[in-house]
Amino acid sequence: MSFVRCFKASKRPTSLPSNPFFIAPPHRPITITKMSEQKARVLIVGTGGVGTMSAYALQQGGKAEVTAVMRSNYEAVKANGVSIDSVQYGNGIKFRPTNICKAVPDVVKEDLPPFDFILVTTKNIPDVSPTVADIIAPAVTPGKTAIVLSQNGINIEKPIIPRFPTNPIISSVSFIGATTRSHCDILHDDPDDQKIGPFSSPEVPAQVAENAAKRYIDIYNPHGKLDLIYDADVRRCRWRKLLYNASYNPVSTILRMDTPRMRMSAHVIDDLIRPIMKEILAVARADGVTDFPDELVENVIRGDPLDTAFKPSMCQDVEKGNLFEVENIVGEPLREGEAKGVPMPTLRTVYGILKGLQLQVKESKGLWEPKFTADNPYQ
Ligand SMILES: CC(C)(CO)[C@@H](O)C(=O)[O-]
Repeated sequence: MSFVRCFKASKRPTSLPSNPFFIAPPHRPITITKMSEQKARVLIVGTGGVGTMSAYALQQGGKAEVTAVMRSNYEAVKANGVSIDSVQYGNGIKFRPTNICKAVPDVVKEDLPPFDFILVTTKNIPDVSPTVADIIAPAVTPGKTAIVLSQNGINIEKPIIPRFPTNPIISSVSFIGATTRSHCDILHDDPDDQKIGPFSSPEVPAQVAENAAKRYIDIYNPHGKLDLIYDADVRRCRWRKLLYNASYNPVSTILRMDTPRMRMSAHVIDDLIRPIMKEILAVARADGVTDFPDELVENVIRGDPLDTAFKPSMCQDVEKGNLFEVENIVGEPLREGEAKGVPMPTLRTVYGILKGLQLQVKESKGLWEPKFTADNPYQ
């Protein structure tokens, strides 16, 4: 991976090119089929922009039988499918996953064949239950199902490994730009670009995990047209992406600013973005990543194109009134750094502000009642 490569390849203009390899997806019956021939059975949990585009790619590739969990939009997708405007596949696509269901299927109770893969693209919000592990548990067959975590941040695998000790756990670090524009309407405006590799899990032989990661790449990208790369150094890959996510995501969330506007203010870059990136670089180095050069920070600062109003996912979430991913993007790197003796004053400040913002969202959703806990010293 080149360090000078822009973090985001480009934000495409809204007039999208026609797609040279688009094939209209078949509209099949909406049922959970119990048998598939040689196709890998893939369950997708989380059908926002990223999950929908993954479902589309997997189904198009012809090597996967896709089941998508659709909660709020089940009826609408069943009736009309999802509309997609895609920088890679073309505009005006109507898409239905092969199988859709309203809840994560229970493979034992429903007597379903095991899933080969569960792709998780939900927001990772371990500070609110149910957690990712709780959500996917009914669909996981021990020793069989590989769990693909396509989520930002570090240590996302930590709660998953002990819960599913015999299942391969795979990391997908995704750079796709895909958002839900409105109900059942997806804008895919930056190409599908993923780095995929196995998390190390003590009870899963390394070769089994590696094979699972490589098979996932094969079924997702059988024709080699997407930029899916096997990268065994998952930790390094995740620190690399965190340079951007731990800095631009929280600062844009606090300021409600897009990345070009943040760069137009030298204060925002000099006092917030660059100090956080340098703190993350220092933790990554303390964590054993030795080959990130100092210039990487300046490259990541300038990586986004300037002709957009792009706001990172965390800011988009908070603007929709949704819970956002504080812990794995900010809390975990902060704890890792402080435990290793790396000073992280800027990230610590930003973490405090985000925790307050998250509490506001929790209160608005009835998930937090404003009262003192017994251990609170400020009563
Ligand atoms: C930066 C990004 C768009 C890359 O896909 C995503 O990680 C985000 O917004 O958090």
